[in-house]
Amino acid sequence: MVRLRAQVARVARVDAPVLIWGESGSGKELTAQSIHAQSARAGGPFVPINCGAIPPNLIQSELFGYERGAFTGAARAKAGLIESAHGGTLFLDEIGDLPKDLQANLLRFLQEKTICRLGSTRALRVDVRVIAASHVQLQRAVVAGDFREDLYYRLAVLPVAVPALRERRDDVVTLAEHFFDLYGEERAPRLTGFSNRAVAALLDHDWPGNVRELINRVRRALVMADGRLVTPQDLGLDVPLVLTAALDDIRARTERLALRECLQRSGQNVSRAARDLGVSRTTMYRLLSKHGMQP
Ligand SMILES: Nc1ncnc2c1ncn2[C@@H]1O[C@H](COP(=O)(O)OP(=O)(O)OP(=O)(O)O)[C@@H](O)[C@H]1O
Repeated sequence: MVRLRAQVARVARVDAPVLIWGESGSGKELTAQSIHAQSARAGGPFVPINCGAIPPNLIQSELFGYERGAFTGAARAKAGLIESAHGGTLFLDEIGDLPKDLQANLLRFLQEKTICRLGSTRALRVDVRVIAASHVQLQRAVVAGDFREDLYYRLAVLPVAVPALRERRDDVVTLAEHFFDLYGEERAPRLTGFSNRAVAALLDHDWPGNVRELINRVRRALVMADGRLVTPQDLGLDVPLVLTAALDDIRARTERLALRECLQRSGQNVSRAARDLGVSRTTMYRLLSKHGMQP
């Protein structure tokens, strides 16, 4: 994730197309938003389109817009999503789902920077930065003949990969605590945090749905929990078989050590120690009280 953030900062400085690859729910759209927000286009619109969610017969008019009378029912002219992203960033999610005829139209747009609304021959100049994303390896779709090779190379000027959550297990608990705080108002009144067994279950799970799955499980736990601590059952997760008291002991000992060291280094300043440990102040106080420690 540190490498990803550095990549985001770097690609934000230029205007070339970006291709983001990552599993479903891993944070592709968030990555695209960060690139936009750090770019010179930040003041312009960020227009996301899920190419897999728009019916194939509508996608042409949605993307490119249409003139009045272009087809039955087109009572008024309408700008397409590409036009509405003028001056900003167009985010094409699930680009692999784009039908082949539209792949050709998109390629033309990327080459010429102009579009023609349906029912019009007038070329409109549109200034848009394109970021595309896919949860499948597009190169394979190219080999299979489902995705145009020329479009692939146009889009993949700056490739960015978002790692799956199971490839960065160290982040799971931090993210879980973040969402615990973020959705705090949905929390059962007596709930204060995650049990050791819940933490072990979070670390043990493979997260096929990535961060989105984590959000859903934490929110479910916030509502379902009826004790003071979230249990694996509240998260809908199995208690890992390998869960031993020894592991809990090691974790507790490591936490105490880290807390003590960071407090010492920060001259007993809780905010600074929390920052050094990469946790919120709330989490810091919760950890201190869990271990019966005082700054
Ligand atoms: N590092 C993170 N910190 C906080 N929230 C995150 C992080 N990564 C992802 N999320 C959240 O997880 C959810 C899923 O992220 P996002 O929509 O960006 O994933 P995606 O890869 O685009 O998903 P899909 O493939 O289904 O379109 C969003 O609510 C997003 O805000």
